[in-house]
Amino acid sequence: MTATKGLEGIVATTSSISSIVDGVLTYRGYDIDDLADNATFEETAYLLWFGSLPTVPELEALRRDLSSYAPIPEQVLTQMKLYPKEANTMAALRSAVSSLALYDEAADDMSREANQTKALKLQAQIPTVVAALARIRKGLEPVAPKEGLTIAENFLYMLWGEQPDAVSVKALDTALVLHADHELNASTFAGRVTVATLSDIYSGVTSAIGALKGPLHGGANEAVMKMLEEIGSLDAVEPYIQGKLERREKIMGFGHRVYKNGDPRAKHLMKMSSELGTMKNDTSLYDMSVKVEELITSQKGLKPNVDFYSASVYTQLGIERELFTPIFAISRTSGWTAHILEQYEDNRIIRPRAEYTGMSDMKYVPVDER
Ligand SMILES: CC(=O)SCCNC(=O)CCNC(=O)[C@H](O)C(C)(C)COP(=O)(O)OP(=O)(O)OC[C@H]1O[C@@H](n2cnc3c(N)ncnc32)[C@H](O)[C@@H]1OP(=O)(O)O
Ligand SMILES: O=C([O-])CC(=O)C(=O)O
Repeated sequence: MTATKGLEGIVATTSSISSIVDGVLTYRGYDIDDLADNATFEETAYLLWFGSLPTVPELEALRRDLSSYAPIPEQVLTQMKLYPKEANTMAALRSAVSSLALYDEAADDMSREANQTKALKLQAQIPTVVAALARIRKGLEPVAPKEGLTIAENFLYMLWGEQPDAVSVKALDTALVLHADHELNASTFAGRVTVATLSDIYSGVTSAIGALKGPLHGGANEAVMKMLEEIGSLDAVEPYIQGKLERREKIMGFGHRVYKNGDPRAKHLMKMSSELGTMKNDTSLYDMSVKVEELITSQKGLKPNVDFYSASVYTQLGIERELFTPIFAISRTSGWTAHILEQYEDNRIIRPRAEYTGMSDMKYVPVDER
């Protein structure tokens, strides 16, 4: 038995949700470019869960359901207020999502219908949790979700405590579409592994949140912003990046396990970053990002991934860095839950093997003789 480090190139499951072939990403057969330009996040989530784009009545019913599920149990809100204010937001989100299961009587109901309802509930409640965590951290009271708003609109409304502007809502909605699913990425795999033991959907999403938190995965968007903050100005980009390369440090937001010629989502976020900068009469973050990209692409041959330009997009929307990965989680909940439902439909426990590299033929020696 020979191990393949990082399972690179290993095909671990079949799936009809999203695919990456020759650098082209599709959700249920629809090119991500088409969806990013035309679809809303709710349409995209419906597509991932049910396999086709919704009709008008189907979309209206989904929006009604998401709206009605958006409030979170008072007990979870109370717990969240007791979390340390300086706690990592993804760690807090992981705890809160785990707690949501305790207040759902159907948490262990494994019927298809109950699991689909829980998928919608998680999609509706995670934005409420993230917005509440953000406000609690700042010593502010959480704002309750408002009926009739889209996920993007409601999230910004709960975050800011006022009706968000149309430009911000549209930008966030497109970012949610772009992050919704991505084949067998690490967090989705973690979620599928968890539920393949026939554990519940909350456990699967909690596992996925834990995996997304890491800087080699979703946590990279926060790491990118930290790097841009450290660089500080356009003039400082070159010496900063050269220093990192000389020290053989990784540049966050670059490289990808599957895409070797560029991530198709990055160009959309790059364009949004440029447009937001122009609109706000301050393209400094965008200009710095472009300079970083030029240097890394020419010297390392690495292209930006989805996390690179999302950092400047969110910052220009006025969203704090600590919320970048939780926003990724808000979007990816649609993909995670679609994959979890798919796993339940045709389940087999996921249990690979390890190539043993430890000692052998050891004999027990009593403790006082060692
Ligand atoms: C939503 C997402 O999860 S997108 C990914 C987000 N993560 C990041 O942006 C973190 C930075 N990027 C990385 O760490 C990696 O590119 C990953 C984790 C995305 C992919 O990892 P792998 O598929 O294992 O790529 P691997 O590490 O084998 O990279 C191949 C080579 O490129 C180098 N490399 C890859 N990414 C980077 C980077 N961002 N900066 C510098 N060098 C890099 C590696 O060091 C390696 O070099 P070597 O062959 O000399 O050792
Ligand atoms: O697929 C991956 O390995 C990481 C990624 O880009 C994502 O999850 O969106």
